[in-house]
Amino acid sequence: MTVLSISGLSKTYAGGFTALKSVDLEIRKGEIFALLGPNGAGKTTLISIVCGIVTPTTGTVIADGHDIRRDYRAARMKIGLVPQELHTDAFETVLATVSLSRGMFGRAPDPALIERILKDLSLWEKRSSKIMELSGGMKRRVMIAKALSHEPEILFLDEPTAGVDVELRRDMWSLVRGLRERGVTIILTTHYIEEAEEMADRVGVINKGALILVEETAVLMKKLGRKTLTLNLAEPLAVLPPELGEWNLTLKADGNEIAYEFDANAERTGVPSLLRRMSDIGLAFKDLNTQQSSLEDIFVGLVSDRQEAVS
Ligand SMILES: Nc1ncnc2c1ncn2[C@@H]1O[C@H](COP(=O)(O)OP(=O)(O)OP(=O)(O)O)[C@@H](O)[C@H]1O
Repeated sequence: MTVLSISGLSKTYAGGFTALKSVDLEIRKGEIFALLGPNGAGKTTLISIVCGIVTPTTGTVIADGHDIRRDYRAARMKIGLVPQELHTDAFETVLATVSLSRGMFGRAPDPALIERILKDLSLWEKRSSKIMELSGGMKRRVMIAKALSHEPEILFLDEPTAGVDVELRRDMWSLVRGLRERGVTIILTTHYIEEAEEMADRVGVINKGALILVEETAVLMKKLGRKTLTLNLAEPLAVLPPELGEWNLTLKADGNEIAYEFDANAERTGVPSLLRRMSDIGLAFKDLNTQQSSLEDIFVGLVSDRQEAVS
């Protein structure tokens, strides 16, 4: 079942810049959807339109049966937004901030619900602290608590883990999963393919205002499974030994590193055999690491695949 339906959505800002280009997207009830894209791709613009902060130039958005423009209040009530930055009164307490947020959506007070939300977010002990006395991570938790206070059906998280520590990132992920179990639909934006892979049921890739692909995460990861293995050699090489010819390696860092690009999802990656052959010919290394393709590489890959498909 579709819970959020976006069609033909475009935005040209007053200065003439087009940040969104005719985006169509259907979000299924109860899924975690990751919107993946580099800086300036249009992720925040898309979220801001759905949340009624920015007016679209063309297109419609239906949230749980309500048109966000014609039926704004009803639509907005269904949506929770965790923005990138906290906009709230620094002198107010945590409890008051979150309770007030619920009231702003016209919902009756529900102290038991607010208590549960604050406890789930490990904020209950801090309920009487002023916002300005909190750490950055706790302020982020307050933003989530605010967004959950009016019991939204659809929750937007705009880069929830940008700049947060490992512990908060883990907490955030388990919180998101818990919300999904309660039937909340979650749409998060991220720059990180790893985050999308870990969290999302489906991924949408947005670039330069256009939604270039929407795919089940597992299917996308299969397509994007290229990794690079880098080996730091014990002694620099002038040229690659002919015995390693079959791996199509590159010599980097003045001969101090060997790089090998491979498909991480392939049955045979070629990595164990490469390491064995290196050992056989007495080529020693000090260290090694593997790297996932960067988002930039992925975009280049996707765009060229699409061009190939067209031609
Ligand atoms: N109010 C505005 N007026 C003019 N241009 C804007 C406005 N807001 C955003 N833009 C431009 O629209 C483009 C998309 O911005 P947006 O914030 O939606 O990107 P984003 O994908 O969320 O990026 P980030 O990952 O950096 O948050 C950018 O080039 C931005 O400069």
